[in-house]
Amino acid sequence: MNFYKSAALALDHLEKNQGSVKGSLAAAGIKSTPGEGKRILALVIETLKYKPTLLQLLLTVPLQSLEKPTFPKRSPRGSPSSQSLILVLLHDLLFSSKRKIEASDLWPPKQSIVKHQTRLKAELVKIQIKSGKSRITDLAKSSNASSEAIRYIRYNPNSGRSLPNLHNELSKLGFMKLDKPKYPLGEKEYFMDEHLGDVLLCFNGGVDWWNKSDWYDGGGVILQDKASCLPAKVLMWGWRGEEEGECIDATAAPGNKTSFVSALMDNKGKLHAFERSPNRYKTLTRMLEKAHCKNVVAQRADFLESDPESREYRKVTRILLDPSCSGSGIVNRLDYLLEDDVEESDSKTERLEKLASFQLQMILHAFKFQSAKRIVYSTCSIHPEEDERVVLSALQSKIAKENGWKLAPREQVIPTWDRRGRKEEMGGDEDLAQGVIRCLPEDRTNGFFVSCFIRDDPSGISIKSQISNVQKQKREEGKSSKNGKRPREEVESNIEDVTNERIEEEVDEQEQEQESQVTKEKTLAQLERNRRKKAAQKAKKRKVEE
Ligand SMILES: C[S@@+](CC[C@H](N)C(=O)[O-])C[C@H]1O[C@@H](n2cnc3c(N)ncnc32)[C@H](O)[C@@H]1O
Repeated sequence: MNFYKSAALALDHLEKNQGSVKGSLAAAGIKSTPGEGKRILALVIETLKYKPTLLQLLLTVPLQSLEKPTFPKRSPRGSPSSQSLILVLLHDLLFSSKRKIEASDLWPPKQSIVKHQTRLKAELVKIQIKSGKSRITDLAKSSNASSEAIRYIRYNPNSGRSLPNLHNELSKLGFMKLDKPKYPLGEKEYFMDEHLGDVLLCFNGGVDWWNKSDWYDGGGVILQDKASCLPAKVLMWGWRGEEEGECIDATAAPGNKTSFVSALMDNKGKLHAFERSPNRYKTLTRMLEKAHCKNVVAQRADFLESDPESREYRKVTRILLDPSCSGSGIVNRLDYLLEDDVEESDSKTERLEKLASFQLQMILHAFKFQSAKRIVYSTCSIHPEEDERVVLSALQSKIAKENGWKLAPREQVIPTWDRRGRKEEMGGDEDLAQGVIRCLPEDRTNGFFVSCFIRDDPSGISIKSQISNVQKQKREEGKSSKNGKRPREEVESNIEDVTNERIEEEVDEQEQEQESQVTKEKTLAQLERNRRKKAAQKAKKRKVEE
């Protein structure tokens, strides 16, 4: 197939299904040699970068209606849409290094476009001047920078400043608060986000008022993408306050989600934050200080090495897991997507497999925390290998079944968010797919994935594993009683829930049974010894008599 048609088909597929560019090529059934494959991928990525400008250009030079016979409204089956074909051809004519369409001059689509090239180039210059760009290549941008892009700012109540004061400050700066969303937003307009309306402010992508404001320097506002705010919101759904327990952020740096969870906890109680990397740990502590987080206990440590049965985490009821991922959802990293996609497919698959296996390991570790009843798993990846498939594997694990973990229903996971998981990646289960969230650039966010595991009551833990927990606790207690550090009374006062008490009783019974068994065995041994002694005495007496 013609190189441009293949790229246009991949664009169509991307538009419809999202996912990776390479995946779209494969899904669109495009067969190519390795070299040609790379060329097609590069063209698709480059076209995506210039797409907002190209669409703007097509408003003034409507090629599709000017050249109807070549670019019909409905394309024949198996052919790309006219719009995608026009976009890839325009890209090469206007932005490629050779500034030309590399196809035969007799090919009708090329002829239909080249015939308008003078007008196209003149209109492009106008767009360039209007947008104040010095070079034509500066028109390439991430979708984040498009005129419809939104800059999200999260209000941070931990700072001690109030939201009404922030609105006042913005009003002084000439901003007008709108009652409902508007796209594109004017430079002096903003509105409160429809899903995170109590904290998230939405501005035009081009503004930067915070640069000159102590609201930013003083930690009163935090720059955070909307998608990245969702995991904390889902985690803290229905939080009843300190009485409910403590939380963990297992993979905390740089700390945006940590500081949001901290704020949702009213900066009270305890939030344990783990970060494995020494450098990122430093960033985390700086960030937490700036965000005035007083309830976070940060540690430079590997979450996988934490002991889920330790007393330190006994009160942890909610855990946030936002582990390292491929980052394929970060929209202002289209180049990254290109690099990622031109990797040899084997190494990419291998990399995703490794990431997915690490991600699964993190979830399974979190499942072991005794009092945990809500675990949020999120990634900034759009690959199902790191998203739905990891969630499904976690649900099918032995530990999930033993410990009663299931997926939270849609009602608990921002139900008003429309884009849900992919059913085909969730074993065809619609309810499971509805339980998770996907975010895409069309939603004016980064690509993102959020899921939430729950269990009604940790007493759902299998009796066997609870018995082993209590036995372990008793062994610890025995050890520390000897060194006088943790008397039995202290341990007992910490056994809070009824189930634990029941299990403890069960363990006591077992131990008593074992003890009485020992006593019984002791008695039998004594009887046996006595019997043998008497028999020996009798034998000796008989010998003497003989
Ligand atoms: C995607 S980032 C987390 C971003 C963070 N949640 C935020 O919103 O600011 C993943 C972080 O987890 C850390 N990490 C990865 N594996 C870890 C582990 N086993 N224990 C603790 N931290 C880990 C990485 O060093 C990285 O800083």
